[in-house]
Amino acid sequence: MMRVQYFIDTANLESIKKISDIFPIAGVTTNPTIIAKEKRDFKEIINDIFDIIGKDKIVHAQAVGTTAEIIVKEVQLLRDTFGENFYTKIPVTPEGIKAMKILSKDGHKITATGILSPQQIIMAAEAGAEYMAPYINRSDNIGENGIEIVKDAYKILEMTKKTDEEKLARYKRIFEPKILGASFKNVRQVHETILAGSKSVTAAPDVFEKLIYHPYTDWSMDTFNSDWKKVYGEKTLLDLL
Ligand SMILES: O=C[C@H](O)COP(=O)(O)O
Repeated sequence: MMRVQYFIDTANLESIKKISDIFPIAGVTTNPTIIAKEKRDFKEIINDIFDIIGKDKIVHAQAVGTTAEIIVKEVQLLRDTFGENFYTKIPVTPEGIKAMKILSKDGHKITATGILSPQQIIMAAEAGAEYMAPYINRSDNIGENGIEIVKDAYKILEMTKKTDEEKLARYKRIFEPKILGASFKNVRQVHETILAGSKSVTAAPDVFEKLIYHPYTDWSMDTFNSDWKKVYGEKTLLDLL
């Protein structure tokens, strides 16, 4: 059964510790800006993230080459360095799509990034990307509609589903292509993106922590706690059962 995968969009170790301790995360996503903010060795950052979240979780980081030739070499090196649960983000530029097409024939794990249109999602999926990351807020910011990108692309992905045999023949492995909603500034964008068909989302720590926030939840728990204390003091059920 498919579940919603929540990723944290940061390379800040304190934030990753805090959020992964509480929430059922699928992993961490980064981009070159996020990595550069840490001003530390790239390999150490990725290893530190895996140490915190566990090697069974996923980490995404971006290739920085601008030609297919360099991107292909970066991805091969990244897989050798970080193993099976590392996904390389590759931009949906012509050189990026070319690199995806070459790499997916060899079973590489790819996340297409920099997406601002439905066709970029479909093309990346055909080229063998497993995750496709549309930038919802960046789209909304220029008067377009990030959620519509997800809706349209999801519909086409559903229409063009491949059998396991076709996937094995084309990509050397079986996986479900997933829209990875990214670039969020508020909870509504995250929610609508999932509703539109995105089976995975990545949110920066500030938005991530707000996903379950509601003032009436806090108010309700405060009321329960104070009513309980009036009768039972500091006792918990551990003292009463
Ligand atoms: O890698 C993509 C990021 O999720 C973009 O997010 P941002 O628009 O908040 O920088």
